[in-house]
Amino acid sequence: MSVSIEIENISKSFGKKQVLNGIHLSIEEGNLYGFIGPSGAGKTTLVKMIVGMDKPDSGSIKVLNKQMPNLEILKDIGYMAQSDALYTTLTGKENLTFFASLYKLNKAEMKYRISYAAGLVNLTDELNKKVSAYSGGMKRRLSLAIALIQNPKILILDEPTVGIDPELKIGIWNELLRLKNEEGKTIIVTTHVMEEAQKCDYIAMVRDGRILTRGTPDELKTLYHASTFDEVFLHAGRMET
Ligand SMILES: Nc1ncnc2c1ncn2[C@@H]1O[C@H](COP(=O)(O)OP(=O)(O)OP(=O)(O)O)[C@@H](O)[C@H]1O
Repeated sequence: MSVSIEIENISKSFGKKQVLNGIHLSIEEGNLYGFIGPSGAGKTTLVKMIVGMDKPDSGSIKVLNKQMPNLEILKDIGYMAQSDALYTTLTGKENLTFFASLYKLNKAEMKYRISYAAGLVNLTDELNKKVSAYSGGMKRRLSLAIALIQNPKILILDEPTVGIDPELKIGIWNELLRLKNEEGKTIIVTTHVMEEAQKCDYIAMVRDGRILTRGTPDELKTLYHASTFDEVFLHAGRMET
């Protein structure tokens, strides 16, 4: 299997605050990787750099063998940010159509992708409403649909299920697993939800801008003699300090 994302020794500071500190990580194609860690650990900063929205101070990031940031690769990455970047005066459908149009899909593909993405997040019946009338959860769902619109090879989802009801959360996770298993997508998810961590192939636990530990969910539990990821996190943190 080939490497989809290669992160080598990246560091980043904002002013005097060092937010990422020597991160190394290699993510193979077709894997689902979870970034877990407390608020402020650096997860969003890390994913923004993988997407190419920000640059590290040092180190390098390659996505599909191309040095980031790289505009060409953007069509291959579906990114769902933590805060929704939507056109609130437009309808849900108009938002989806706008983002689909950035990727030069033909008319039939565009129609199919909009209907697939809206169906996945259960927004089909709300597509003609203006986004300003959407609830917070509906806006999250629309953001997720937009991340999927161009059928990208890589999905990078920053807390995708926050504010989404439990039933739909299960549906979204089932679809993420299907996209990985059947379509070979590479997926990165940041999450605070430990049940979601268990569904990942690999987990990287992030704290203070560093990766405390990484491995498959079961490997980590065995290594740290833990029955939950909270315990893994605590034990890994104690062993570090
Ligand atoms: N543009 C910026 N300017 C200054 N500081 C920033 C900037 N972006 C992030 N930070 C700081 O970097 C640190 C890491 O933030 P980041 O959003 O990456 O954490 P996180 O792990 O994603 O947290 P959360 O789980 O709450 O989203 C925080 O202390 C944050 O205040």
